[in-house]
Amino acid sequence: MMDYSILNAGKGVSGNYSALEIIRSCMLPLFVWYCLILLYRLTFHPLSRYPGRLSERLSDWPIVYYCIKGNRHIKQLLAHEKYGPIVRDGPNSLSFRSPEALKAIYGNNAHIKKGDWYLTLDISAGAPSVQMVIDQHQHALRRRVMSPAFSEKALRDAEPLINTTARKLCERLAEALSCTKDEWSKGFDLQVWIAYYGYDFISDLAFGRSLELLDREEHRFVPPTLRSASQFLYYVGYLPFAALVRPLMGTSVQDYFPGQSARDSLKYTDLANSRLAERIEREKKRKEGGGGAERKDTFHYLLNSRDPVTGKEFTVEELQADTSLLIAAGSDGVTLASCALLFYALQQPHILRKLINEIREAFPTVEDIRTPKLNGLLYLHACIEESLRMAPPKPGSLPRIVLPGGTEIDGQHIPAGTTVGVSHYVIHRNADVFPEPNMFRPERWIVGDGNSAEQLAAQKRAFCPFGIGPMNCIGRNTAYLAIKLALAHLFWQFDFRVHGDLIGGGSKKMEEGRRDETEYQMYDWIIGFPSGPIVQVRSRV
Ligand code: HEM
Repeated sequence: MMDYSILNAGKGVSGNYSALEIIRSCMLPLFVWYCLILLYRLTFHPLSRYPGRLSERLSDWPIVYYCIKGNRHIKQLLAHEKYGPIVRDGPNSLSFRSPEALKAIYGNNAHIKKGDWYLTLDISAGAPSVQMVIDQHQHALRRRVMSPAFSEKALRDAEPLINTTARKLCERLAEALSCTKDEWSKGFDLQVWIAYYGYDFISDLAFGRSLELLDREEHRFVPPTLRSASQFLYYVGYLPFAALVRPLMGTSVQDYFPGQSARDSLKYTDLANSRLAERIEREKKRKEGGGGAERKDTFHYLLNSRDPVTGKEFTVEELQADTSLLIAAGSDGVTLASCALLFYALQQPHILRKLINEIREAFPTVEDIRTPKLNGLLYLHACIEESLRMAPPKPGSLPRIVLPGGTEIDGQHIPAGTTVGVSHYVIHRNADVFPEPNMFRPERWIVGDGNSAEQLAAQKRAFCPFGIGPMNCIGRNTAYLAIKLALAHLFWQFDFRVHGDLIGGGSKKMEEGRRDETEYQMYDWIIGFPSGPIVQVRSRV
């Protein structure tokens, strides 16, 4: 029989009332208080005049749900289509979609700071990564120390390393599929293989040794692990009680968070930290005279970076956080951009043919594939821009908070403390800027053919796959180089065709916003994770 003694314990203290009755009598005022908050959010709240879904105007929970499901970008697009240019997508949050708003929120003089959501990213690393630094001044200092690792010189040093990995991608693919000349291979998921390339090239740069996904099957747990870690970190940061959860993250308590994704997040950080420790050890040995020649990877630059003003270097914890960030930030974006391009080009054979011809004509032999010629391929560049427009690797909004005094966005005074953002996926589908936004048309990035220089300039103002302003992507040039090298090698070596149905697009059975079979589907877990296309290749050499 149940023991009610605990529940009745309060009786002695409060005379005639049991603990259950006390709890009940507290619940009622709490309930009334909560109802008043909801009423306030709909009536006297400063954002009450902005339209949006009722559930989002009332509560922060819908966004958590979207982040778990990976459809936040879809929900944001549908909301803008229904409610117009400014949407209230949380009790205290507004979403915008104009180029002017993009500049006002993320540009150099924006009167904003990063949202608290960032405090949860890379939390297990022992120090904040550059992306987690919220204070604008502190962020600028950190970025200054980091910038030599992303200079033109560093990029030139990185090119041979990335090029080697891009060649290896083709070699391993040919081996795994037993590719022969003039015969089509069996079907395979291109996304899986390009992800191996993405992780290998970026870990090679960050740790001086690749994670060897192209070489060894036993390391191939990394992409799904990071995917699930990313999913976890995305929604945890938006929990209304995130501030209470944060101190527990990165500790063994995380093992008890529900779902595999919390454990995966820890597993990934451990792996990154152990690779980094190896790299530091090797660097130490090299300096003591026992190692080989100096290797000019990103880590080399990070380790030797000093702030030009203060002389500050990175601490080991900061290096851990930043290298961990590099792997996550660099690999999946490159994978997504490359796969989206293939997905769209395979649906329009004239685009595929033009791209392949450009690459094969530019590079008579495989050894010729390198910059500066690679950067001169206009059609390849236009296809990449269009792929980044249609499938921006960070599709949802990056949250920013308006600073004291408020700010002006899209002609509206937005009060201090409001969370504001522009979803890359939504602005890239703004038909006022990009006519026929759902069409993959690389030509829109080339002046001529009915496309004026003014139009191109207007598009560029709304184009933001790497973010804009002082907190944008520091690895942008590395990303373009890695995408170009991968595609140039793949198209130089192989012919491509779709295997069976075009996998990776929407379907009539999916939720609203995902029913277009010709649109490459992403799951927004900080980075958009896709699957497919399933293709066949034929070696031409
Ligand atoms: C197509 C590929 C990529 C895309 C679309 C992309 C996009 C972005 C975006 C939108 C941000 C800003 C995030 C925010 O404010 O929350 C960012 C930050 C960052 N990205 Fe990338 N990225 C890509 C590849 C890379 C690569 C290859 C690297 C490294 C080599 C890299 C390193 C970083 C770093 C370190 C940050 C943080 C910068 C800071 O906070 O100051 N990214 N990226």
